[in-house]
Amino acid sequence: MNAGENGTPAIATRDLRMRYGTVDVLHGVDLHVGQGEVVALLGPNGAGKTTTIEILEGFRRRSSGDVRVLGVDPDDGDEAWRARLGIVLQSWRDHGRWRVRELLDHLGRYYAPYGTPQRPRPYDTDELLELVALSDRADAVIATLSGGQRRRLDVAIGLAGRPDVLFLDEPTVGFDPQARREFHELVRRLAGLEATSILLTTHDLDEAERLADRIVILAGGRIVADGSPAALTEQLSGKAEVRYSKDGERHVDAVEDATGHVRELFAKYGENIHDLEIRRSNVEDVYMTLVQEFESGRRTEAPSELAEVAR
Ligand SMILES: Nc1ncnc2c1ncn2[C@@H]1O[C@H](COP(=O)(O)OP(=O)(O)OP(=O)(O)O)[C@@H](O)[C@H]1O
Repeated sequence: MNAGENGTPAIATRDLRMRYGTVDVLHGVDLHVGQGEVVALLGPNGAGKTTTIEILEGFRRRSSGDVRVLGVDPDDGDEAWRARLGIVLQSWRDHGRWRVRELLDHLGRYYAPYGTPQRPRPYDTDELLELVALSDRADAVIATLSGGQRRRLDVAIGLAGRPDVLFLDEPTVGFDPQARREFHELVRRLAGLEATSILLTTHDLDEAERLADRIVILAGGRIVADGSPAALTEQLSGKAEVRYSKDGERHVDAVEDATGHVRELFAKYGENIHDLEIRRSNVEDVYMTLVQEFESGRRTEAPSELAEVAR
């Protein structure tokens, strides 16, 4: 069965739990990635992002819950299933003496038996090199590539089998701004061109906003927010902080309508208002607050406005 082509979600987990020894790391994660969707998994260090991805890739056995990737339980995934996944790890430093084209040709051969008329495998090496902008480095020895080129090769390696699902673990760490922008374009192109479903982890909120159709925030072993960047931004950055001094005292008011509030302040206190500042909280501020609250145990459930976004 070619699950990705008949409406089955690329990734679906229900009540996914993971316990290392006596420590619960995932407390019931319901994650859904549709075909051709780009989803960014965000969360602080130790939130369980890599654990989740490793379970989905079939590298780690979960403690409990239901998991399907391309309709298959990763614990039972065979070679044919594995050939439909692309994996880009945090850093891969092998094969330094190989040449770029040589390595991609070599890895591609593994996928050949798993091609279908709709999805020929492997990717044609020249096309792949062009896609990741490495055509002019095709004959270079891998050890001589720059950091950004090396990372693009990592992505090409993940794509060699023309995967239905691509996992990217912190793909742009160490990129300069230009390389980062090019990489974002590449990911968007892939999702559009090849209907590849992409699950990526990142610590960079800006990157998640730019790249993802949906952002999923993991904290305290649970999904605490799940929605499109636009929906999250709208829900999370509604309030503004109005800061001012009055009679020598500093005030900070969190309000929805900053302009109206300032108008009222001046109407009431006139020239007694000094040092006025208005600051609209952005997604990053709210993300930080949310994560800190979960980590300190002050909050155990997603706030209602985020639960709504998740729907
Ligand atoms: N093999 C293991 N044995 C015991 N504990 C583990 C193991 N692997 C991970 N952990 C713990 O599980 C928790 C989640 O780790 P994980 O690597 O999944 O988080 P992460 O969100 O990917 O973090 P980072 O952003 O730092 O990569 C951490 O507390 C980590 O110490």
